[in-house]
Amino acid sequence: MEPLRTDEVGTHLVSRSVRLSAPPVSASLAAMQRPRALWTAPDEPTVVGGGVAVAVEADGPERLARVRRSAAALFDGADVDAPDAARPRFFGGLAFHEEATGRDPWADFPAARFVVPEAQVVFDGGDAWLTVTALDGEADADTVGDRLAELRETLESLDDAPPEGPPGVSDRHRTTSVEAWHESVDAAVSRIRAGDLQKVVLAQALEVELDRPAAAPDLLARLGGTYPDCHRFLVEPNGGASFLGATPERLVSLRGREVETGALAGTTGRGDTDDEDEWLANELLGSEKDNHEHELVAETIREQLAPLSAEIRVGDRGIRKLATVQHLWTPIDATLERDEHVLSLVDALHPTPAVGGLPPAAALGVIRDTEPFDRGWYAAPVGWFDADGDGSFAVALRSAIVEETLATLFAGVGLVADSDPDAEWDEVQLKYRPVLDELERDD
Ligand SMILES: C=C(O[C@@H]1C=C(C(=O)O)C=C[C@H]1O)C(=O)O
Repeated sequence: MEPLRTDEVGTHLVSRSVRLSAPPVSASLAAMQRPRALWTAPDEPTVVGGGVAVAVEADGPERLARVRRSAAALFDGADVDAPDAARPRFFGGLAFHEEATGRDPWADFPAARFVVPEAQVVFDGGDAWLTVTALDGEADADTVGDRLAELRETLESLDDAPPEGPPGVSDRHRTTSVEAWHESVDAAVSRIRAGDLQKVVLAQALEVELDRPAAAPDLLARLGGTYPDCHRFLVEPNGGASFLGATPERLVSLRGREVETGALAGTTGRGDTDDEDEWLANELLGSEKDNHEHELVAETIREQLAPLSAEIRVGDRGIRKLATVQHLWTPIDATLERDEHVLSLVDALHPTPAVGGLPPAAALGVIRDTEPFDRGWYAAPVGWFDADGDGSFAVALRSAIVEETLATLFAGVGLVADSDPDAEWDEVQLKYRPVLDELERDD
């Protein structure tokens, strides 16, 4: 189906839901038609999607406002018969930059794309709900009901199978050599010292040739085992690519007027022993450089939320421990002054200085001029929103785009005046680990 590109959406959604005896999540995802979607976040229902009831795409500086208008027109007058948990949602995300370049491996990823899946399965506690959605020009409540019954039978007969092991890596290629990295970091640090900007996040990409095609549901299931507290996501455009990851960074969630976000910046490794781990955590908590890098993120998020908020609550700075790294983390919550759509908050916050820099325009200029590859949807918002404008978005880090036997991994680091190229290089390698560990075989 051609995505809708105009604001003149003349059709509406027809949606029906049924309760399921909960099928296994990974098998449900594997059973879905492409394009598939997965969203798993701490304290939120897991959602699996498959197929397209409707897709909305947009590019340029107004891309989020345009997506929002098209979605509102589709939800307006929608024929939805679903309990709250099963309500239809748009899933998708954005490119890091406002315009899509069309360069590989991102050729099929527009600057913004959101899809209401034809089939959506929500896992909420012990319950599961299947929702089937179509456009009213293409289906009516009866045909949607027939499809619901058919899919229910398929899902309820799925067996739970352990995920397949890593596909194995036969070759790898870096977009950035050690020498080029040194040059780029030195140049960025000189500009920061000269006062042109305060912080910039530079990234690298790693192309990995696999021994066999990697199945996204298996990769995500294994990532869930190692990174249970992270947001796991899968988005697929038209074509054969899958963009997935297990990210520790929530961009923003909105429920009613309650906002949850946070600052995550400043990184160190994990220790081999408890003592070494604690020592590393204390070094990070006491590091002037990392605290400065972190403070720029926390303060910018607070400033971006201030005009929209009746109250902002900034929690205590602490350590967020993941299997491979630990980060400085500050929880930030807010209560909005008036009703807002989550896409407006995404627009206000992206890119935070955790993935862009400060001031944002200068940092984006350095990123565009320096990085020899296209970030695509890496480090950009991925998530979902509903008819009320509630929703939840993560920053697509610790991620890769996978197609057949090629996976491209992305990782970046925040640079400030006293950043050291070698230490930052090592940090990039650590940030590849979550996805790379699921691709490499131990033998
Ligand atoms: C840019 C990435 O991570 C971001 C940068 C961090 C840092 O520089 O310390 C820490 C967490 C993230 O905000 C990445 O994982 O690719």
